[in-house]
Amino acid sequence: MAGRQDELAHEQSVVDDLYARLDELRRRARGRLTAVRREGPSGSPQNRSERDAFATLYEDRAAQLDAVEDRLAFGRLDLDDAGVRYVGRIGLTDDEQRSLLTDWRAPAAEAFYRATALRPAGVRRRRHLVTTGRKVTGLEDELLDLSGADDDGELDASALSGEGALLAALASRRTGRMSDIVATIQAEQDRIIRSELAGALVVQGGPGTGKTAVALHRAAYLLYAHRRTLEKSGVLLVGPSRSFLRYIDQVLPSLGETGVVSTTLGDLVPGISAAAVDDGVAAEVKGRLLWADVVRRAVRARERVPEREVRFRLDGHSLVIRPRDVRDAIGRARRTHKPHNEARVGFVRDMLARLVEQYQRADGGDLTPEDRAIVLEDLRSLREVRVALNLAWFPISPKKLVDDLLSRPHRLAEAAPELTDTERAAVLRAPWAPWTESDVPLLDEAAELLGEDDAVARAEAKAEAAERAEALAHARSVLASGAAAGSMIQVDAETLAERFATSGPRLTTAERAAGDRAWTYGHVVVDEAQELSPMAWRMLARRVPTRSMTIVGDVAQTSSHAGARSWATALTPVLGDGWRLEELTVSYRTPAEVADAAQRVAKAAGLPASPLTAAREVPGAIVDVPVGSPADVAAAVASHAAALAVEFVGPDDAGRVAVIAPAASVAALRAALDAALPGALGTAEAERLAAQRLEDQQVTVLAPREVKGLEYDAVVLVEPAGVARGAGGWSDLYVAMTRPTQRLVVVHTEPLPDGFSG
Ligand SMILES: Nc1ncnc2c1ncn2[C@@H]1O[C@H](COP(=O)(O)OP(=O)(O)OP(=O)(O)O)[C@@H](O)[C@H]1O
Repeated sequence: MAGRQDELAHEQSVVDDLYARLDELRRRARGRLTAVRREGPSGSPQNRSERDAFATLYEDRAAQLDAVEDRLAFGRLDLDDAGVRYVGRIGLTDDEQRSLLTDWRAPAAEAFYRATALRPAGVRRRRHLVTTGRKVTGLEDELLDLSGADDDGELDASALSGEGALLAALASRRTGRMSDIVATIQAEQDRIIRSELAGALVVQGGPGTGKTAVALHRAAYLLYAHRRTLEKSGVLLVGPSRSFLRYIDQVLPSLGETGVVSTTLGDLVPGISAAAVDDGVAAEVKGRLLWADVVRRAVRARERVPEREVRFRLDGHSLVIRPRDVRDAIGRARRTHKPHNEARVGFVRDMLARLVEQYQRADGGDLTPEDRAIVLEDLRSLREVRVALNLAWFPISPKKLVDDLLSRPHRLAEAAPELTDTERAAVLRAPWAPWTESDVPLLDEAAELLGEDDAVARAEAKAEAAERAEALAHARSVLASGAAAGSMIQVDAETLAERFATSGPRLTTAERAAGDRAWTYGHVVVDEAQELSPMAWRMLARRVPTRSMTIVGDVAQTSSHAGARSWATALTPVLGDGWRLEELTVSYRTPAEVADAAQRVAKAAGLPASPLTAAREVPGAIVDVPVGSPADVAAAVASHAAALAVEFVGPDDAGRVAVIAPAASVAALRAALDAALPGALGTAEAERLAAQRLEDQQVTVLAPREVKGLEYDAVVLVEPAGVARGAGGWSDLYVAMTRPTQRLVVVHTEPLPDGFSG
């Protein structure tokens, strides 16, 4: 016992030293930041821009050091050569550059996650440090010598590493926010996290196998291991919904990484925010790859040879826009292979040149260059010419093009002849209806083919000119005041203005990337990737020309009609055979009883479910509540959910309970539960819960589609057969069943689906 106390005391002193070092580094980063800020906004533009750069650097460093407070150090490796290595959230060295703490992502930390008794990788003992705040509260040792062998001398290669720490993490109350798993990453997960950057890595795994956790830790790992490449190009993370992004948004900062752009598909294209979803048929039809052709044809339809000549007069001369000339000019403009709006500039120039020639012939002689310019301008501003050229080559924005395509039956029929009447009817919508998620890949396709709308470009050019004029005025005043003395004295106002204009606010890579539709990232991470349509894959692939991607999902959980049931079918059209598949098979979330029931239901329904073994048993994890009549369901749900709230929900914001029910009954169940909570929890606690924002609710009622990717301590699942009949079918039931970490209470009037009860 004393030995253990001594060990604890020793580790405490090591951990104390590490925190002391962290505090010291924080003090230094703050000190530098204050010093830079104290210098204020004066000085040459060069100095100012340098100072901004340093301020950003120190701010980032201070934020990073603040973020790693919790469980700064969590592991220790005792090596065969008697060396000792501590593993933690970041790397720390002393002033002589001696290593105090090894970053979990460094090669030297790999053995902490991978070493086994079979392959000890030079490690004698692996120790997990359990800490609460800055206090070491427990130690867990694994000896990686043959003591891991059982009576037959066999080694259990599938054993969990740091089992105590892992099980404690899995059983802890949920907070509505995902936390990092850096202290307890398992070997099968670590291999995926550290897999090479190149190519597309697909991680298939059943519910709760840590796909999201692995994807996020992989992003942090790649940013560490390939910082030079990825810092400039950025990493994009695509999640299924805004609430999901909120659920995971603390993980990367806690790993010291803040530079990842995270977005939903609906928000991926700057200037468009699509939260609405299409019904199943419309989503499926809009997701087909043939829209690449459809959108191309819709763009082509805006380049048209007129049927008749257009005659008009200028300065008494009769001039004519001939279909033949238009056809020629269209052909030439197309051969430039520029996007529609950009190629239009060449088309217009070509047509005007032809008209000037006509004018010249009619005028009976050569025009001076000045006269030519005047005639050109007159032609350009003539209404008949403008209308005729616009009809022949219409400048159009992506939004207008797609809106016209989806709201005008004749345009859709013309551009999408391969769709049936029923399919076209399914995607037709009212003009300027809100954008849906499945519209976004069409808009992106259109933006790609249209290029800049020159009206937009003009507005931007105007704004730029104004900015430049302002910068010039400022530069003149700087020169006049003599502030640009010394090294700047040779500089004229123009050059100085250029520097002011370009040194503006220093945007991070992530900020620049997020605002630029055409940005190409160094790596893209996609979660719940099984939901993506072929068009959505096309849109994402465009953003990562190297095809370096991490794609995580479960083809048994697909609820979108446009989504994938097989990775090969979904990915081959965009990635060819340039992707590799890894599988995760241990469910860390659900108790064994729940995982087994979900597996049986999925198999009976014919879903392509991956094998799933649960990491832990929780006795009595499934509670069956059959109810006699539908009229009694709401009362049964309310009383069970209220009892679970009493058991699991704490006033400290820990503990989450969800009722998951067919979409149509959500509102009524919410009302029943609201009425039951004060009786169960007391008025004050019920009021505290009622005041919580929707996304922070500790006790919540949701439809299956809203819980994808999320988890709760306890779930009341209402009418499983009804959930399976809903829009997302059996996949939705599979998802709903696998949300709880502790208890699944099933309230039903209909018989339970096949496989449910073994
Ligand atoms: N190695 C680990 N250590 C501690 N917790 C873990 C570990 N791996 C996974 N978990 C936990 O298991 C739970 C499920 O993980 P995650 O949400 O990443 O699974 P998933 O495969 O994405 O699930 P779903 O298919 O439902 O989206 C989370 O609470 C996660 O923190």
